[in-house]
Amino acid sequence: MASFYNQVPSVSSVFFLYTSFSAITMLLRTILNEVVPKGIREYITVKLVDYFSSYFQSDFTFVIEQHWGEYVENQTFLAAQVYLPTRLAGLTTGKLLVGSNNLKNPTAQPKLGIPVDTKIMDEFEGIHLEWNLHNVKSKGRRDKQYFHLTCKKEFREKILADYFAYVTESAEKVMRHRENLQIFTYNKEDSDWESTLAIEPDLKTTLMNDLDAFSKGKDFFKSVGRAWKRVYLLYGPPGTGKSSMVAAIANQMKYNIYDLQIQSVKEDGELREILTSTTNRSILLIEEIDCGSDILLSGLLNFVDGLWSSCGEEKIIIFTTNHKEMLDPALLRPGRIDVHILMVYCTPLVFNKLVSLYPKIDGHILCDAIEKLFLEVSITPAEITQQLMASKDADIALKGVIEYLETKKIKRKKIQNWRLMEISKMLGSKKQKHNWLSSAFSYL
Ligand SMILES: Nc1ncnc2c1ncn2[C@@H]1O[C@H](COP(=O)(O)OP(=O)(O)OP(=O)(O)O)[C@@H](O)[C@H]1O
Repeated sequence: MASFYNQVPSVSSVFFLYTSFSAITMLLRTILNEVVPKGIREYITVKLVDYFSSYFQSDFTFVIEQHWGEYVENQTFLAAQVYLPTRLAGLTTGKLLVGSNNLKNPTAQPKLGIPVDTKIMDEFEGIHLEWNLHNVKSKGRRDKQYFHLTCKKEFREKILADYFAYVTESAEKVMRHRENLQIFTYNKEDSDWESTLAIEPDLKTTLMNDLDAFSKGKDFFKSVGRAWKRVYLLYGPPGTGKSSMVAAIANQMKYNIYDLQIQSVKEDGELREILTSTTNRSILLIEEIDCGSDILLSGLLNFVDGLWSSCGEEKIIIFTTNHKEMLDPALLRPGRIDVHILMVYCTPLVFNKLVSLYPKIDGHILCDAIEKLFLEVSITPAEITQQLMASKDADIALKGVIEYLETKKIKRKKIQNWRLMEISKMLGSKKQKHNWLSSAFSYL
């Protein structure tokens, strides 16, 4: 018993030990502060804190701030903003931001956004993930936002390597979809195409009858076992009114227009996805069809021929081109396009209609002179419209048209002369010309 008490240190020796330890610690801290630079000290501290906290924690959190550095937008943040509203099933708070900045088309699908402090659960290859959007108030400046993405620590590498790329790709897909397919709603106020479009009366009657028969043709299409669709090709030089014609058809039929930018569609699967999202009683407009890639064209044609019939009714497709001669023959194959419409340069009848639309007059003394000039110079309705809209005064506007046509005539004459000179230069001297002509004839 006595030996046990002998082994227990006395209070004074414990106190001595404590004060010595404290003194050594303080000495070491002072030496450390004096000898080791501040930057290195902070680095060591952060590493130690990181090490111990990660040792005890099982979760890992990625912080995705709105900006990368001071001003550069963080693309990962933007991708998450677009991607997360597509994960509606993972929304835990039952709230979503909805909005639109599309003044031209108020009935278009609104864009979706994630409200602040909303938790969204996601899953990637069996890994559970949790997203959270946070907001930091900033005095005098716009608030800063950042996402927290949390996963189990052991999946950190996998998320870094694959998940972020997946989020970015998914967001790009959504964005491409938004940009490739613009939707225009028909204008209820302006449903009369008389007030906007000038075309030859015969063409107008034929087209109106065709559209009328189509809209009443549900039973007919069913009885012959064909999809209730009509395909038009509008072709002709730029400015002859192809787009204006599409708008007029949409107004007449009360259909929405899906304007597909086929040049920016990257692959067949994406094209199908876009095409199947169009609604009934709509026009699918594909402008400059000669500029799309062959692969997409064949995807489009397959869709028009087959899938179209199983995904909706009463649809019109309109292709436009300035160069019909450059179209893929597959598109022109019989049975693919129902109606081919050539949009031509201004004719006297179209001109009279334009005059009644813009200066809003019924005939004018200058009209005869203008119509005669049409025999010598080709001019598009777009060019005429531009001149007519230059003044509200009919005299001034029509004189402007004459001047424009005269200038065009002179330019055309100059070009013709220049071409003739080039040809005669090519033919060379009289003797050479003789040789050239005789060899050409002997070849024939
Ligand atoms: N037939 C027309 N009737 C009334 N306005 C027309 C007509 N054709 C052209 N215009 C006027 O010219 C403008 C341009 O015409 P539009 O875009 O319809 O021609 P386009 O043939 O589609 O040209 P592009 O091939 O360059 O797309 C129209 O906004 C309209 O103001």
